[in-house]
Amino acid sequence: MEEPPAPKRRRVQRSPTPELKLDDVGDDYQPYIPVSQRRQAKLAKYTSWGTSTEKTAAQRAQQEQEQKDAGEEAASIAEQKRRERTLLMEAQEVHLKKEAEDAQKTAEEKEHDADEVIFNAIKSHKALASGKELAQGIQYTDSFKTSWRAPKFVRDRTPEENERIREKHHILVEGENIPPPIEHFVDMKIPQPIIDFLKSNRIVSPTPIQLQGVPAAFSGRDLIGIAFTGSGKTLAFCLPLIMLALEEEMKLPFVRGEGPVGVILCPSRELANQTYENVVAWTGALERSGKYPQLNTLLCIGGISMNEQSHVLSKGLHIVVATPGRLIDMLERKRFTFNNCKYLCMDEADRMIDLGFEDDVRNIMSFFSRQRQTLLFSATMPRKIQDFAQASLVKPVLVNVGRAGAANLDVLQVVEYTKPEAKMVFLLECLQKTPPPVIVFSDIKNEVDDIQEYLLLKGVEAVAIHGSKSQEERQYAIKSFKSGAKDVMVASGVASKGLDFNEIQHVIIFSMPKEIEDYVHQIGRTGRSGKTGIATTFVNTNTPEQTLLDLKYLLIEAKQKVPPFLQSLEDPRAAQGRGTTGCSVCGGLGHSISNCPKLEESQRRQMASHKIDDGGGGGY
Ligand SMILES: Nc1ncnc2c1ncn2[C@@H]1O[C@H](COP(=O)(O)OP(=O)(O)OP(=O)(O)O)[C@@H](O)[C@H]1O
Repeated sequence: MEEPPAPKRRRVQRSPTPELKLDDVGDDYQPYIPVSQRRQAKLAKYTSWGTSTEKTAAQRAQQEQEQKDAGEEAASIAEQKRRERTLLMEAQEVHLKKEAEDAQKTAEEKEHDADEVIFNAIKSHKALASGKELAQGIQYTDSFKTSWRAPKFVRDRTPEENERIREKHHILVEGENIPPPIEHFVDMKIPQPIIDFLKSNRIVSPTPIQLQGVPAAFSGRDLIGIAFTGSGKTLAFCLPLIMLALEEEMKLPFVRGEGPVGVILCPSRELANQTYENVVAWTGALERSGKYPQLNTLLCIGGISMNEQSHVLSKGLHIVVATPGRLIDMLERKRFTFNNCKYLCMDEADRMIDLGFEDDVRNIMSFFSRQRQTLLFSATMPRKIQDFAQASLVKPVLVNVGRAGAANLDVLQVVEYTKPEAKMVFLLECLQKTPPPVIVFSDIKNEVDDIQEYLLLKGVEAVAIHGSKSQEERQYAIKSFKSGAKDVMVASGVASKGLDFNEIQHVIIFSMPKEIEDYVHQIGRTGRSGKTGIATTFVNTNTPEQTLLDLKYLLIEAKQKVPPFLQSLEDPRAAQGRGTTGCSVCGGLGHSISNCPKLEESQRRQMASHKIDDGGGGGY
């Protein structure tokens, strides 16, 4: 017969306090007897023997003792209660006081408090240095040394004269011993073949960012360069590297396995490719002159086979233009090293060191074995990033042309209220405003495809580019648009930063991006290199009010027409009598840091991934 199953035992929740085990008790253990019981026992003992007088005296003494004990006990309870009350009350009082103070605070002060919290969080970011430098506390105190010197007549200028030149070109500078501005390429001691080549491309005199940025970079200074879209930043950071590479090569020619001298980091493959083409054109001009040696440049981006460039790697390498992901990969696989690399430039630097991308940059820095000259360039560089970057560089020079994040004044900005269902038809109408080429932007990939399809149906020669397209498709789109074979390029943000297309007449923003910086970059594809252009932007009730406010202030700042629906948009900060200074995280003028859309987005991105997407996503 089967035995009946043992009754199920219910699990007993054990008390977290350890039980006293018998083994723990020593031989001299005496059970605890409460004081009152002991006193009763004593009294019984006294009263069981002795005379009646003695008994009475003992009883009286006992009563007195009891009264005394009771009094003491009451006093002790009262004291304890008082202490408890005091602590509780103190806590309550502090809380109430804070509440009262908070109630008295103006909205501006509250906002300031919120800013403070965010700033402290940002400040806790590690400096922009390699892990080794951070771990060993290595800090460079002197700027990088170069042999370049400004011509004597420039060195002889007084600080006031230099300041007058800067004022004339609306250049603002910050930093110690700022090198003088130079208004002519020849006076910068640039090799003649490059000057001739620039001239053949209608680049005759330096733009403001170039006339101050190039001498600062030639002097070896770490640099933060901020200037509006299309103002020639690329030349400002490529020329110093070309000069450095040229000097090194002329001193002692590079052989296989040596180099690079410097690296230019870009946030998207397309931008890296464009910068690479510029560098190759400028170094090619040197070589073709027959007076200067060949300089080798490597394009190091995702989506292409590096074997195609094995011929570059088989020689000495001078310059690398890269996106972070592929660069890290190549360095990790030791295809080349940064042992002699002295120059690191980040284009669209605010994006590169923005929250979430910092780790990649720091990783890249860890491959440098010595001090480097670091340069950061962008059209948008919010104060937050500027401060962070400045703290990480060595005696940096900050060159600012116009407000960071301001729109290019050569762009006529038109904002149209367009219902979602009317956008496609209105787009066709807008395309009639100017002759091609035109770029149409939308941050929504499906929408990019839909617009292209619609335009093709209507007989418009359109190509499309976004992060989900293959590298070949992206390259084809850029190439055919650049060559003029296609009239319209429909693009997501991937084409908005840094890409320089010839003579874009018109940019149409089909869907207004949430972050105003993206808008500034998108409209900046036109109105480049001193030419004028038009940007038409569609907004409607789907556009967040905060974005509309940012847009409104940007239009006012650029002295553009503000349409009535934007005019009537009220700023809650202005209604409260508060200032409308820009957000230090994104530079938007229509909101403060505590409700910055970029901060939300950055935090979301940071949580989602720590790796820059150098794969299909196109960089950002
Ligand atoms: N000194 C100059 N004079 C005239 N044109 C110039 C000069 N320097 C550069 N350019 C031209 O201006 C255009 C824009 O230059 P570039 O792409 O470097 O702008 P950018 O400031 O980097 O813009 P973005 O912020 O959009 O990246 C290019 O076609 C370039 O050839």
